[in-house]
Amino acid sequence: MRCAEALYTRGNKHFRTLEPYGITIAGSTTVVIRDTADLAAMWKNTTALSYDPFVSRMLIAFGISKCNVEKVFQSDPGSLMPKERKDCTLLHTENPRRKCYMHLQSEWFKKQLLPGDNLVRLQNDYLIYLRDVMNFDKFKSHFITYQGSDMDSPAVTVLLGKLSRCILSHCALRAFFGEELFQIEPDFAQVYQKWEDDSWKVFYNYPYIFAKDLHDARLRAIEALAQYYEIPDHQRHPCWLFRVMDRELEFVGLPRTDRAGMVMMICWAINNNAHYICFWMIIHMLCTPDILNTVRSETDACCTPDGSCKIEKLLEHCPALDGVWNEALRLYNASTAVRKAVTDCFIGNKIIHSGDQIFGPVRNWQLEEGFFGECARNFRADRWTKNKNLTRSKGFTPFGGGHTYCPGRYFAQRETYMFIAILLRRFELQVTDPSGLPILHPQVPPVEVNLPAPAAMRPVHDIYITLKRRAV
Ligand code: HEM
Repeated sequence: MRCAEALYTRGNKHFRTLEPYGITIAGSTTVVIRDTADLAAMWKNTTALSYDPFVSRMLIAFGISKCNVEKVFQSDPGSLMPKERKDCTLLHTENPRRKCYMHLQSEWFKKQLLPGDNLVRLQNDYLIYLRDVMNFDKFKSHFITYQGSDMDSPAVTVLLGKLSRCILSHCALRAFFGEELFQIEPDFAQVYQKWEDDSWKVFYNYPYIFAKDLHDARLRAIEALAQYYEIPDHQRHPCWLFRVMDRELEFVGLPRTDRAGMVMMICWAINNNAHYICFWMIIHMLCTPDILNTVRSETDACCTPDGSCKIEKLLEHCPALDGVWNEALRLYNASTAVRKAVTDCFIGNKIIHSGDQIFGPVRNWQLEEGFFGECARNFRADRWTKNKNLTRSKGFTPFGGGHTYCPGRYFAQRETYMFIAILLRRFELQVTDPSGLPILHPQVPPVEVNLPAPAAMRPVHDIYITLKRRAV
């Protein structure tokens, strides 16, 4: 069962039409969707098909007690509070439809992450941290494997995946929380990453004895977050969302570690995917110099003499970069749209019974020639420049859809583009061995299909690259 990809491939071969099919394991049925029209129907039916049971399971995996999970799904939570508290909480003052905490939180995601002032603040903060950290003297020793000794032409050899992950999380976590989180737990990013490495176990509810590292890292990260929220308000600098979440969860009645667990779950969404997508984008460029050169000339034109870059220009004037981004999102994404039937309903002609789970694995359509043209399983960034309408294809759903459509997609694109622009501007990159010896015909590593991925997929192994300061 761990290799869902193999299961879907077998199912797809066995059932030759695009009708949904069911798999029954230990008495519970999972219906697998293959047709994008059925996917759209699933997203649309928000009354019979619910996302909440999946979220509840995740919350329990983050250590939130069952009774507190019930509290965050309690509708109209403001009505249970005394008047003096009611008047201070968004759960009452800005909740005309009397939603439960969790559903209101989804609206706050959008307020923080969709284009607007809150997103601009976040991306500008991210860029400040990025400009500072993209220097040899700021690179952390744990991802450097070799340091050249030539003072005139300094060089470092690093693991590409580790570099992308460390830089992105360094900047994103600081943009979302401010520096204060790292004063409490200087290794917060590494502790989180240790948890993330094993986070696929979360889907199977591994108990402590079988996933000690996972649970220990979770408890340590949550304790750091709980301590962070104990710093007086004016001395810490969370983004708008994280300030509101902690305050409103306190109104709902959640204790400090459960509030911190809820925030950690969002840290997962923030961090887990973009660094893998950066890895795939960069390694494909390094293995195809033509693409690298085209992208670099686009991104260089968006960089400024003071070592920064213009975000809006990157988003609007870099078609080759867009192609690499879209192609990586398409090929290296194993996200699954999930819902659970709370009443009987239909998808197409198929009856879905209350209690059934519905799974829509995006690789069922993102690798289809019918949507993406020939060689749909191969990386061809130019398919996006040749067909400008491809991003609107029904088969392209890397960020999900419906009411759970990823609100972080704008931030993800911005952080990736800024990272790649500054990396290419400041450094010459080459695939090498661990001691910096060039590899003449580097190959893109295979993608890991044997571990479940919440969205972006990891490579089977990392790649060494050597960075030299670029003369510009
Ligand atoms: C390349 C990077 C990313 C990919 C591929 C990705 C993909 C996804 C997918 C597939 C979903 C589930 C949608 C569904 O079930 O319908 C999702 C949800 C979500 N994502 Fe992302 N995501 C990325 C980056 C981010 C970032 C950077 C953030 C935050 C800054 C973020 C925040 C969220 C949140 C909060 C949700 C839950 C939405 C809800 O339940 O209302 N994501 N993402």
